[in-house]
Amino acid sequence: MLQLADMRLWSGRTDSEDGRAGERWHQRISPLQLDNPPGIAILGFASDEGVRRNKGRIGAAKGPRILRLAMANLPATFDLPLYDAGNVRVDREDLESGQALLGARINELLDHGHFPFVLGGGHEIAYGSYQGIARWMRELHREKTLGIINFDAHLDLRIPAPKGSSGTPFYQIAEQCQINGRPFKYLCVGAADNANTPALYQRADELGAEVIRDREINSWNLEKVKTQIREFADKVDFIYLTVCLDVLPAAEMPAVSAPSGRGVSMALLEELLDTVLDSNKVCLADMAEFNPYFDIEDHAARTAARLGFQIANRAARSAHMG
Ligand SMILES: N=CN[C@@H](CCC(=O)O)C(=O)O
Ligand SMILES: [Mn+2]
Ligand SMILES: [Mn+2]
Repeated sequence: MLQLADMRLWSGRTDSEDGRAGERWHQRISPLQLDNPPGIAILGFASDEGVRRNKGRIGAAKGPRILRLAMANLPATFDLPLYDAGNVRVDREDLESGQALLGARINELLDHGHFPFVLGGGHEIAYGSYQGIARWMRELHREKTLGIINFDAHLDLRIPAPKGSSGTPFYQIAEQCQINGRPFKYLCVGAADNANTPALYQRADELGAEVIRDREINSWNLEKVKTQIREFADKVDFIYLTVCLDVLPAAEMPAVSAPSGRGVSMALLEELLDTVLDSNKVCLADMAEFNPYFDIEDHAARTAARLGFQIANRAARSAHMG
């Protein structure tokens, strides 16, 4: 079901002596009305069902709430309006209806010129995000192509068995692309060899996916990785950016279902995210798998909030938002 924005989550420190330049997100954000001027629209996807079906550690349904609390105190550094578009909640294990509703809500946001920033929930969020983007492109950008860039330790190309989960979204998207005669353009950045079986790498190959492994991502090799990302971005018109927080090392991001033994550290991830966002082609970003039950004194929530800060700031500056 669709839940209205709970504006009580947006509270924090106020430095009124510093005027507008001292404001924070909780002072700027307002509940979204669709016909408001275009802005960044934060939308939650409260779902445990994908991770449950994928035999993981549940708790990501609380992600949207805790991430909002963590982002409330971020400095307001851009002028674009900031909105809370509420949550889509998955009820009674009916993930498919929840993903369809998420897609419909995202489609509305895109139609009205907003930049949706969607907070999971498990990575099953991606199949909902995609549905919203695909409908928007079908209706308004029929000739354009979409590229998906997924920062993730996992390929998430599992075959639904029998139903979709947090491990299947990009396979489900590939299936939809095939049904609709659209190209499947997918780049996974940060894949870990100890977290993906040969069957999954083979599927990535068969589907024409591009994969950059975590081991390739080092400070001395960053330019090469950035070039590969830019080359991928150059080939598409729009980019769907999705961040599975388990791409970070477990020490930086323990609050996920499947923490990473190696991961891509925050310092490098930030650089690569900027590379994607600087393309000015990102039409939606989401952040998946945050599970507050496994956080340690809110450290991971702060790390996720910092990523949210980066994504919102870059998106606000992009040409796409006029
Ligand atoms: N979203 C992805 N999840 C991983 C989970 C791995 C695990 O639980 O160990 C996957 O399916 O590969
Ligand atoms: Mn993952
Ligand atoms: Mn994932």
